[in-house]
Amino acid sequence: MAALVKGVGCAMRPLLPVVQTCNVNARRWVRALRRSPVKVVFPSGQVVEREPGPGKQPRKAADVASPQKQQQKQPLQVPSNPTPSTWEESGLRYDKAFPGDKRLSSVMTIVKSRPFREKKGKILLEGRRLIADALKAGAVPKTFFFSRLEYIKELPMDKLKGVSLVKVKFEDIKDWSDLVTPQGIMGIFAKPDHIKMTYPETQLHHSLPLLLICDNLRDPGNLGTILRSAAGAGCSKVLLTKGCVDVWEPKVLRAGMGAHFQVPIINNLEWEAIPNYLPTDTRVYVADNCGLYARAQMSMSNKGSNHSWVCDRRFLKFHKYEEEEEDLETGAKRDWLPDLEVQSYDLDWTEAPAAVVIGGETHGVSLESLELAESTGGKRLLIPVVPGVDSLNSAMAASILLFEGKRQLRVREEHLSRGRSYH
Ligand SMILES: C[S@@+](CC[C@H](N)C(=O)[O-])C[C@H]1O[C@@H](n2cnc3c(N)ncnc32)[C@H](O)[C@@H]1O
Repeated sequence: MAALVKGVGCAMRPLLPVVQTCNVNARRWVRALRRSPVKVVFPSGQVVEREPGPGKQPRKAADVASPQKQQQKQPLQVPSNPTPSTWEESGLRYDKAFPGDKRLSSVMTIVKSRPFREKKGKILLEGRRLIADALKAGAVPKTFFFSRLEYIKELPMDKLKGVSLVKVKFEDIKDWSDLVTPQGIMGIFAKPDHIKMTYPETQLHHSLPLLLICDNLRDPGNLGTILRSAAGAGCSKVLLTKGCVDVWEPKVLRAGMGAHFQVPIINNLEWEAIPNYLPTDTRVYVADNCGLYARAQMSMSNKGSNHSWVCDRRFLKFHKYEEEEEDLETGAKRDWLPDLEVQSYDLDWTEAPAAVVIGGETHGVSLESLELAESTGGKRLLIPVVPGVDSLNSAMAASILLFEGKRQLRVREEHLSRGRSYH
């Protein structure tokens, strides 16, 4: 049935704006019109006829739009056959961006969004050093945008085969850059897979039985700083729980200063999957400021010189849930909060492979981390601070603990080698 409609609702100028701005009834009208063969008479007297379609129809507004509008909607004029330039010695070809070329801006817009990175499996790396490190580790480049050919010439030639090379103006790179001093080169890479990566020999040589688990870390600067410390301390692996900021986010990359290609990082893990990534016999230790209510107890057995620490359960953040939960039969309060011993960070905790959990900036450590620590025989690690000082920044706490772990392992190694030389 053909419908003849005269000036529906908001004057029915182009169909799409009507859908966006009219009231619900008018929108229903428009949807109905889209489903039936329709002839629309506009107040101007113009008549538009079209065939019915399945639900949403491609917009017919161009039929009625002014010639100026039509011109604005024209797709970007890309030269039909841009002549690629050749870098003589290598035979590699590259394109020069033409005026109005949107290749850089369109790639940048999408590559800077986490959903895109996850969907397309592509990431953006910026700067000569980071790109060189990534290539060395086996990351796969797809496109390079560069402002000077020399920057491309610095890269290993064998890694450039099949990579699309686009020379752009330095100003364009600067506009999209995340660096304080843009370096004139950006690369789109396939999202690296830690299993296929080759980490530097020196890093592997100094790798320790020490892992880091980041629990819901949201701040990109903190995560990058933590990764840099983890690489510096010689961590063998970094695990990130779901809920952490994306490890390939440009700000994390910037703060990480290359750590992404020095230490294996496994992203986006559910807590149940974490044990699969830990070496056997790993003990999980949770870095915990104990809600600021850790109390030192003097140990009489050691002439009062030794402190041991206890968390006052009343002040632990999960305690309120514990209070609420009663056993239906006995009416007694359920004691389900893992009763983890607290240990000062400078006492030995590296006798077995150790994994340290660092909590997020806002909520601190999760219940799951405490449960994993309890099941593996781990403890809470406390860095005592002066009363009245709030918790430490997560990146600071992580660095202190990782380098303390490294110190403990070195001291143990020295003891062992001294013991071996006596025999
Ligand atoms: C900024 S704090 C979290 C603050 C959060 N509002 C809380 O009270 O748990 C971030 C993380 O750093 C670590 N951290 C901070 N201060 C610490 C301390 N004094 N001892 C051990 N770990 C600490 C913990 O893992 C903590 O979850």
